[in-house]
Amino acid sequence: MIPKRDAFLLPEGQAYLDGNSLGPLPAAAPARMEEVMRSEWGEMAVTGWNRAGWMALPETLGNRIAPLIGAGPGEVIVGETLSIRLWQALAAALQLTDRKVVLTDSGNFPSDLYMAEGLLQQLGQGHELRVVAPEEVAGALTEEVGVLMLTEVDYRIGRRHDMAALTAAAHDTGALALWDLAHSAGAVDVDLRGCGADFAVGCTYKYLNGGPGAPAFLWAAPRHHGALHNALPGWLGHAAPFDFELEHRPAPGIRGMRVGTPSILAMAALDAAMDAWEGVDMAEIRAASLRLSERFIAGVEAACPDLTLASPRDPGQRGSQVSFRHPESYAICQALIARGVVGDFRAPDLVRFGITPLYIDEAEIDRAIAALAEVMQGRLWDDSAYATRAAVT
Ligand SMILES: Cc1ncc(COP(=O)(O)O)c(C=O)c1O
Ligand SMILES: Nc1c(O)cccc1C(=O)C[C@H](N)C(=O)O
Repeated sequence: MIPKRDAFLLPEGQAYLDGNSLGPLPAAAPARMEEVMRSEWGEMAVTGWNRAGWMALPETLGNRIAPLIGAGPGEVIVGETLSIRLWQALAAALQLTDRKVVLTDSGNFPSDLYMAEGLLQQLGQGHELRVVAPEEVAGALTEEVGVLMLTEVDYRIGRRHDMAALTAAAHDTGALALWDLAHSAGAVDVDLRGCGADFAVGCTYKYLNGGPGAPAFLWAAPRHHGALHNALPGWLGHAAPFDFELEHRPAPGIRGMRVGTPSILAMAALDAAMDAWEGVDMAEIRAASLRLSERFIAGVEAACPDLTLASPRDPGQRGSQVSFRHPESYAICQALIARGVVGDFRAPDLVRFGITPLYIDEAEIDRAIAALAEVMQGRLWDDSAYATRAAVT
């Protein structure tokens, strides 16, 4: 096991297999938050912007995330939400092409489609968002496509696109490649530079464990830094925000993609979360994730013939989650939670499990298999207490 389990305060008595939705609490976070609140906000108040280095946090945190996604220093900026970052990255990419088609797939997270559609409408220049089946992406890369916009790992079934091959195929037809790494950062061995990608965005509340609503990140390939277009040019993306000029003059490089005031308390929690990633090799995480996932799939399939594997069977085509299908998935998920095994449900019929080797090992995997076997073999989902859907699933 990767010896980082002690870096987390895991929910008592649970096998937590939902880090693909919300990572657990890093052990260092409460004290860090307390310190930032009392010693920085409390003692320094407004002078904290200078004395505590608050204003630089979007860059310093970006530099901490960079090695986990194959990016270099000065290439990643943290802040805002993922939906906002996607809007910015897509707008920046569209500024670099005259083509009007944005190609994406139907496995993408809906917010990405909504944001892209909203941006294209706003531009009012006859753009089109073209949505194809995930298997059809490569074949749909025609010369009309200006930007290929994909989420690398599908949030429902964990299907993983081949980022290197699709980026190369996009470039071959003259398109740019924008990747959403929400289910990749901290989950799989992403190599943005090696793939030659153009833009990437991601969230930090899943595998990076930054906390609920933790800020997002945006990466742009250094070759685009000279001409980065910020469609949301707030004052902190200005070259000299405290000159309060009336015209926006972008800050150089990735700093020019900043928008507004960074959320310092959220960033303090994320900074504590990033401590747990110190010295971690993503290749090791990936190897452990595949080992645990294979064990889980084999165990569940042997014990629960009524569950159908929804994730790709080929480990190379899977991210770091495993999903199964069953018409009663919601109730199954609730019955599991009642037994201390936390996964989640995605409509209409999926039960999902995040495999996060930073803090889970074989013991949790085996416990989850045993709990699923108990629920499935005993038809425990039939208990009406498990049937009512909560607002947030
Ligand atoms: C792939 C993907 N993109 C975008 C989002 C939306 O992110 P946010 O709510 O942080 O804007 C999510 C998750 O919520 C996601 O999984
Ligand atoms: N972002 C979320 C939220 O604010 C509440 C509940 C769940 C989420 C999620 O992260 C959903 C997630 N993107 C998914 O993979 O389904």
